[in-house]
Amino acid sequence: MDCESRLFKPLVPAPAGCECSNSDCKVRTASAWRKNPEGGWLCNACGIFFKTRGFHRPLSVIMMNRTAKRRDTELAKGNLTSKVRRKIRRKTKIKKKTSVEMPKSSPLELEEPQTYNDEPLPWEQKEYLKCGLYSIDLKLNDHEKSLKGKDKVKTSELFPLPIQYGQFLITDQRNFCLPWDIMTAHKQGLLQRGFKMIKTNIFVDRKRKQDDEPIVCNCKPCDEGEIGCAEECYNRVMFYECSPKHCPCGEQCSNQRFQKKESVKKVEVFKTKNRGFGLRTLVKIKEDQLILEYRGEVISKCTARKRMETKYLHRKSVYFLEYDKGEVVDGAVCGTLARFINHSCAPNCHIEKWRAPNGEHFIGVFASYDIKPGTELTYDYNFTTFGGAQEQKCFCGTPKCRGWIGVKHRSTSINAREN
Ligand SMILES: C[S@@+](CC[C@H](N)C(=O)[O-])C[C@H]1O[C@@H](n2cnc3c(N)ncnc32)[C@H](O)[C@@H]1O
Repeated sequence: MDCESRLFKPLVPAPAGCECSNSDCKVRTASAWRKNPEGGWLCNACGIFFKTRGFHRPLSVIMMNRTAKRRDTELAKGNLTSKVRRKIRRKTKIKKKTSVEMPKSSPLELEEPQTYNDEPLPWEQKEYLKCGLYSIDLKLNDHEKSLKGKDKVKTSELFPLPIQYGQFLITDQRNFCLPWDIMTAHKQGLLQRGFKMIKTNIFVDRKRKQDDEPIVCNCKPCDEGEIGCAEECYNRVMFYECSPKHCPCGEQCSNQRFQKKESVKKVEVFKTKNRGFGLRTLVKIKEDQLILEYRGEVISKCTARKRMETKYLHRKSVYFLEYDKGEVVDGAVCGTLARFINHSCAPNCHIEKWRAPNGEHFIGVFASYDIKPGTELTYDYNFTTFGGAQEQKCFCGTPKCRGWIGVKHRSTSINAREN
């Protein structure tokens, strides 16, 4: 039976031409006719009502049903405007809330008088979930908990977990394990409070220089496969990096190591016995190879002194490196892994300062000779560290150890450099 034929089910007259024996209804046609216990005829609606409740369908319910039926018919025919539809919906909502009147006197004598109230009938009652979809706990009320034997609520009646793996995840117990990337960063000492890796220097007290007049080398454009700007490049000899825009060797220029970030990638931070963290190489490094750029905040010596007297006052480690006249790079808060390189009186690395095409500088850690994998990288701080730091005892452990690192030997080393 399709939907429409169900809605407009043909009405049939009452048997023997009588009417519905419910005095409030008295319809003469209905979709079906039912017998009451006394042998009279009830229309389909009154018959069902009487059978389920034990008393006759009261007038209020009859009127409500008729209005609803008329509305359904009109809706099905599409005769109602949306405004009227809304009005009907609002009215029926209000009506539904009102309780059904009890008949003052039942025409039938019932064996057990029944009371009728607003309580929904068993088939009208809603069933609620007893546990959440993701929960394995069955939530029972006191009555359900007290049930025993056959009546006991079965946990197998619960909804299955949304994903099969869910049960395993909830019940399985494993040791806690940090994700690989966090663990690596932790091992490298990068999770230290307040340290951040940066790709270029940060200029705190002034603006970064922009496009200073480029210094172009005298190299000639080379053939394909050849290396441009090698040993004899004027810029290379002067510790100037070539400008990618202006170098005659173009793409083949080999004098742009800082700009092309040609540093050693496989280095590792490790904990030393008595010098805090240190840095070691995991691969072989060739003599004169750029290992890492030393980056950080470029600050004036005045700012550096202030920081030493305030926020670094109780810090054991100092991360200052001379940048230019009157300026230092501070690698304490941000920088590269180069800030973990310790001092040695017999180092395997040294610091070189190269001029960038925009007029700024690149400070780099270079290999002084071939370095084997697994070796700790070190350079001599006295050559370039800023003198605001306090003298510290040296634990480099080499036969050439001078005993101290920091300001004490700074003047002598600068003199040595100038000579
Ligand atoms: C640029 S940091 C080097 C990394 C530092 N070890 C760390 O744990 O972060 C410089 C500091 O390391 C320590 N240090 C470096 N070389 C040292 C050495 N040879 N002897 C003693 N302490 C050293 C000093 O405390 C120094 O101020």
